Order: sequence, then C-alpha cells, then structure tokens
Amino acid sequence: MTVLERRGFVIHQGVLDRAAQESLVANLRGVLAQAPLVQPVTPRGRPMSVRMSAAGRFGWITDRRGYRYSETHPDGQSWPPIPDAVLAIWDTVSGSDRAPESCLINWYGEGARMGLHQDRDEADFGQPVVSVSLGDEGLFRMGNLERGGTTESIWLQSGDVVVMGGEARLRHHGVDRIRFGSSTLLPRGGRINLTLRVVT
Ligand SMILES: O=C(O)CCC(=O)C(=O)O
Ligand SMILES: [Fe+2]
Repeated sequence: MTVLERRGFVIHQGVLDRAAQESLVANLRGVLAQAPLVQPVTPRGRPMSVRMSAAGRFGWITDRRGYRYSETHPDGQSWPPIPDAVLAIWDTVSGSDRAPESCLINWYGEGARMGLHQDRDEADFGQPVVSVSLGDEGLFRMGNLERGGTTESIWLQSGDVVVMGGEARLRHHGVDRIRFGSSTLLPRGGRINLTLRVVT
C-alpha cells in the first residue's frame, strides 16, 4: 500500500485487494437492490451523468428543489444500512472518532463525469470525507478553495481510498473521465465511488 499526498488530499493506493473489492461489490449489490440507482437532476434541471444511491441515515440527493441530505430515497423508503466492510474502511483511514452517517454511491458509466465542486452540505467541516474507488479507473482532479486556479490530477484505481480532510476538506475536486472497460471488477463495467461523510 502506498500513501500519497497532493494539496492535502491523502491518497491511499491499494487499500482493498481484489477479494476485498469483490466482497464489497457483493455488499453493494444488496444495498442497490433495496435503494436503486437514480439519475439525478441538478437544481437547474440538468440530468447528471452519474447515477446515485446511498446507504446510512442520510443520502445526498439533488432535484429541482436543490441539493440536500435526505433520510429517504426519492422512492420514499429509508436508505439501507452502510455495510460493515465500508465502515471498516472509514475506521482505518478517517482518523475521526465519529461514524459516517452517509455513504453516497456514485456509478459512472461510459462518458460519465463529475464537474469540479466542493462538498459543503455537511454541518462540520472538521470531519473528513472518505472516498473509495471501485471498478474502472477515474481521473480525479484536485483544485483550490476558491474556484479557478491551477489543478492537478491523478488516476484513481479500483481499491484506492482518498481522504479529504484538513486543508483539502473544502478544496474543489471532480472526476474528468473514466477509462471505461479498464477493470473487470463490475460485470457491466464502469466505476463506483463510495463517499462517506458525517452529515450532522
Ligand atoms: O467519484 C469520485 O471520486 C468523487 C465523488 C465526489 O466528489 C462526490 O461524490 O462528492
Ligand atoms: Fe465531492
């Protein structure tokens, strides 16, 4: 396992071996059977290219009414619990004494991306965000606290974990593109990113 630091983002490479990735995917299949992926729209009505679901007390959602955390899936049901194997990753890398209250599940198919943004819908920016990559490689871009300025990028591989804490907690970041078909982990290809957060 290698740990890199870029602008305060701590990138743990190779946290999950292939067997651990496969068992996580099996857990996620159970979560997604209860809380199906949806294609969200931004408050301005633009469909996002990423499909989303969640586990935990809160899921992060977006629709015409805005970005927010919700205790229910858009279909009205509570989110399933966060799998233990996912909680264990948080315990290993977060350095937090709290438990994550939300596990956002992002699925990137061919051509999907996520524009540069800050994660700022949580109450306590002293708590880190932990992000887990599974499946196809994704080009992760890291920027600044303000919009604009220089950025740097790194390809995230299946099994890598990024911790956004401290000075990186409010930095802009995004995923420019994925290398569709670069991994055999997911039967239909694509990339899954799990984002763990303390919300309240
Ligand atoms: O997919 C990723 O690696 C990042 C996801 C992200 O930034 C988010 O969901 O807020
Ligand atoms: Fe984010």
